Amino acid sequence: MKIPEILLFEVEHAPGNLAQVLQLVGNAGLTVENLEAVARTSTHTQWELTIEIDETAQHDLCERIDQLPSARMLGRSDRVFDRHRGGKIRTVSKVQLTSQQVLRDIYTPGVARVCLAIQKDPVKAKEYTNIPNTVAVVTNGTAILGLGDIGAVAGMPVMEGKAALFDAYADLSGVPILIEDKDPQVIIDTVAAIAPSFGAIQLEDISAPTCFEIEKALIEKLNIPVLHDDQHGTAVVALAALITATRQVGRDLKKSRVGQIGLGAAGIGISRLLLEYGVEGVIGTDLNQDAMAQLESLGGQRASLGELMAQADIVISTTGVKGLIKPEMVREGQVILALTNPDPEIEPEVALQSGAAFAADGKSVNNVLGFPGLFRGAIDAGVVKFTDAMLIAASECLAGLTPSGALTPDPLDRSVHDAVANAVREAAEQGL
Ligand SMILES: NC(=O)c1ccc[n+]([C@@H]2O[C@H](COP(=O)([O-])OP(=O)(O)OC[C@H]3O[C@@H](n4cnc5c(N)ncnc54)[C@H](O)[C@@H]3O)[C@@H](O)[C@H]2O)c1
Ligand SMILES: O=C(O)C[C@H](O)C(=O)O
Ligand SMILES: [Mg+2]
Repeated sequence: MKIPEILLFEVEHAPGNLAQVLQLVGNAGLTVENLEAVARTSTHTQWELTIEIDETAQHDLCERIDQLPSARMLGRSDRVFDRHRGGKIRTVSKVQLTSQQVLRDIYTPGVARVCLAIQKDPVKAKEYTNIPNTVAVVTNGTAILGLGDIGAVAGMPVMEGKAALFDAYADLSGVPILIEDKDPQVIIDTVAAIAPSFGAIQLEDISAPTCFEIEKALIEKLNIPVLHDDQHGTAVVALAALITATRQVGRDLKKSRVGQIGLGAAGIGISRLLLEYGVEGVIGTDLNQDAMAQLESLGGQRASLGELMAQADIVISTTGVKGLIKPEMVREGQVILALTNPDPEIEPEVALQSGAAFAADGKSVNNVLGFPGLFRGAIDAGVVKFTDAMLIAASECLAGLTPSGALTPDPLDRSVHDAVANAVREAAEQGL
């Protein structure tokens, strides 16, 4: 993984002084990602220089800059950590507290009348609170990205990230809920107890097999939509990418042989949706025999890693194991989705060089394209459950919006999320 490191230094005004610093960067074999003047005095300019370095690489650039007669280092930092300092989200008021009157209306005494109105008619909570637009992002930290069981608090940066995306792409308030417990019953009971605060529940980064039990129990127990993002959000985007890839190479997805490496939450979520969509040949492998039995119970078949790589037209990996797929394992013309984050089972460039027709990693085929619109659509439709038809509608919508040559649309394009939300709402309203 590359780290964006920011170097802050000042350079005396004189032609060539900044060039000397840039020469040092070049000599160190590093590339400049960004260079910005952040302050200027009569004698000096302060520069913020961003370089990309390998996670494990060392450099003595700062010492070298300091040794230049015309430059002085002022600081260095990691841009990613800078963006997380203080957290990424907060709750903000929609109301401007501009007078005593506003204070009395939105707080005591006015608020009491609204409380009593809701007590009398609980449906009014939908109208007079933000509950319908608030989504719990629940984790117990057992499968944080591909980092494994690192605990719920360590997973908070991911949960805050999901909440930031809910805000940006679906106008929903995501509230991280960290439960430091692996007992599925504790999670079920905790979420059920706090569910009245929310319009929907997103389960996140909870490992298999407990994620299946937790999701099933909460769907049965609650009258709001519950969705395990790693299963179904991922499945929606993976299916979209496969619809696109097979269309572009003129192959029939339903007749293709799909091989899945890793049958945990994401893997099983993907197999389930592919089989539901009508893909006939899903084969899968996992270190865990129970996971393979679960694939068989859905209608797939087990295979060894070697068999899978030899037979599959499409390979999807969700193992959490960086570099698991070796270049020599890739067959000519295969479509490879190596979805493990933060580092994939095979880098897409390497897979393409090894003969793959299409290759993508978990940054581009990512559930960010699915979950905001899925939740917005379900909430807007007022349904209490996600159906496969809603998931498939989201996949088809994403595939329809994908520009030619790409596997997925641009996640930064808000209109993509709005379109997914509409497609999901329509499918829900048709009772599909
Ligand atoms: N791109 C995305 O949008 C997206 C979404 C969800 C998950 N993921 C990634 O998928 C990975 C798995 O997440 P999860 O929630 O399914 O975790 P999980 O713990 O539920 O499942 C991982 C599965 O991989 C299996 N596995 C591990 N090593 C293996 C190997 N060498 N060969 C075969 N199987 C192996 C495990 O036995 C387990 O069944 C993570 O790295 C995560 O980042 C990506
Ligand atoms: O968080 C992501 O980037 C995608 C996914 O939910 C994951 O667990 O990897
Ligand atoms: Mg996740």
